[in-house]
Amino acid sequence: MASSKTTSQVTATWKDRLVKLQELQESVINRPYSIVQRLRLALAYRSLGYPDLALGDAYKALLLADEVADEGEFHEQALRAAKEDITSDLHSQLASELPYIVPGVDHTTCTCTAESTGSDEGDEPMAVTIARNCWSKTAYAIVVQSLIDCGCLRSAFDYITRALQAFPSNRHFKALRETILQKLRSHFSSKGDNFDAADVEEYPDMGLVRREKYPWNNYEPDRFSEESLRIMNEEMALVAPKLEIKKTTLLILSPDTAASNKLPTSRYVDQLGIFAKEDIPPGEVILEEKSLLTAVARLRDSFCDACSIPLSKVDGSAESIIACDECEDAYFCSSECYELAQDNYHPALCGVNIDQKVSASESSDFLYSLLLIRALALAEVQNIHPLELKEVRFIWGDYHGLDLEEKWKNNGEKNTTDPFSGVPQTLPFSFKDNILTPLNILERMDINIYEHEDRYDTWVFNTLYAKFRGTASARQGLDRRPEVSAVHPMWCMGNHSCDPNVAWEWEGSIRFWTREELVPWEGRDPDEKPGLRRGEELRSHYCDVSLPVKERREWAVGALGGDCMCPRCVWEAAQENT
Ligand SMILES: C[S@@+](CC[C@H](N)C(=O)[O-])C[C@H]1O[C@@H](n2cnc3c(N)ncnc32)[C@H](O)[C@@H]1O
Repeated sequence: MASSKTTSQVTATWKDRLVKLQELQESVINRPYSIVQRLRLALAYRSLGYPDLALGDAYKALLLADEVADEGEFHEQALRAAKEDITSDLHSQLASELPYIVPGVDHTTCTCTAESTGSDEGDEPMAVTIARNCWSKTAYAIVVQSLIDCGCLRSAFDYITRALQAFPSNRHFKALRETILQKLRSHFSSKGDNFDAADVEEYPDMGLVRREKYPWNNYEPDRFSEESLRIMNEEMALVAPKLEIKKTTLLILSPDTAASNKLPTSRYVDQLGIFAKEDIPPGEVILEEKSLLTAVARLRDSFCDACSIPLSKVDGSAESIIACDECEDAYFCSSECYELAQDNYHPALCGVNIDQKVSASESSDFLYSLLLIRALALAEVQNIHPLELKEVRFIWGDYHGLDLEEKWKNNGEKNTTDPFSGVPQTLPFSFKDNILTPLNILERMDINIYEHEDRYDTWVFNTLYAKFRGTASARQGLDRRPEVSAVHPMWCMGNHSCDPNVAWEWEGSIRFWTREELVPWEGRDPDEKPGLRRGEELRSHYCDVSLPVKERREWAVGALGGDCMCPRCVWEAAQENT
């Protein structure tokens, strides 16, 4: 069996690899229980610089290998697919692809020269043996390597411990364990802490992965097309009749833009913004939007499950509040919210237990997870793809926007060992949030995680997170821990300025009104008046505009992708430097 890379594997172009990847994606959709095809798909993801996506399929392959070996819910389907795999040449194809992508793991040490015995009864024990001894070893190798690559060291440590329990003398697994321990040691020593005294719970488990419109993502619309703008503006007219969404040009911000405090001349990007269709006087409410894409992290019975308004603020409180009579676990502020929930998402989550115990440091990531779960439920009840939801479809994902064919570096070639193939990583990723939790919840929602790959795959979860991280608003509880979050698809089209011309409030619905008075700052044009003129862009605000410039920039940097360069920030920062 070949244990060194073949020339064609190393030199395959980005396009060749993408074609192969898409064939394998298709094949997995058609044969969802085939462990071999999932492992091959995981390898194809790795070969294009997506260890995070490889992890999702290798993890499912690991689950399926257990299904073949033990009597689980999907034992029969997994066993049938395993028998088909050993009677085809797929198993040997996997064997030839493996050493190139995951060095150190090959099939030469396995008893897995898979050849059909010619009888169904004879093939069955062989399929079980191969699933247990070979495929699960391969799956562990890809899972652990990908966890290391994605910076999920706590999970990598957990899975290498399991791998060594199953394959105690495997030299590659022993070497991987050493790599993980070394990384952990340097992580703790860089913070001046002692690794040996650290608890496993303190091991880092969150990293960054590529944030992009995946080349196979056919759900992302051209947001600037006439058709897209027409659909968005039909929605906008329902919540804000005097406003419209239009293309605008924005500075590309980065965390170092503020260092010179000069506006860069060439770094602009087309985006969307909200504009006035007519003159609007100061003090007028101009947008009122309610969203079902909401999340409540704690004290769920204190908030409306649908719009997330605190139930204590509902008029006539106790009488208006309705509980779901099936699960008695979801409360609604009104019959309108109750019906919207039942029609759009609640049946998928009714009675599904979602663990609410998270540490303070995890609470904002947990809110994003809850938004993801709500999006999955909305998609399931409405029977559409999650990326087609009206709350999600057009919103900004803050993708890197690079030409992949140009940017991608072959990670098989000398001196290019970056698992992400040289493409920048800006999307926070954890095994728990991006893979385990969504798959667990889907299973509790009675959704078959193997057969619904087209809707519920890791790349879909990553895309949803990319969109939520750029647009969701969150509110803190009294202890300053994030408590409630929501994505309002129209409101989130508003761009930021520290000199906003609108104010907003979020209590169930989100409301924008034109400011009665503009924020006072000395450098402003004295002729500028509050209110909006026809054609003028609405300037929202993502941070507390009463703070000094340095703190405003710190607050808004996450939402803006860089330091704010609005005229007020530039002027005030210049004053501070003189
Ligand atoms: C919530 S979205 C706003 C709508 C977005 N422009 C769109 O096309 O959908 C936030 C993103 O808009 C961009 N943005 C908002 N305000 C900006 C500003 N003042 N300067 C530059 N970029 C801004 C940033 O890229 C940010 O990540």
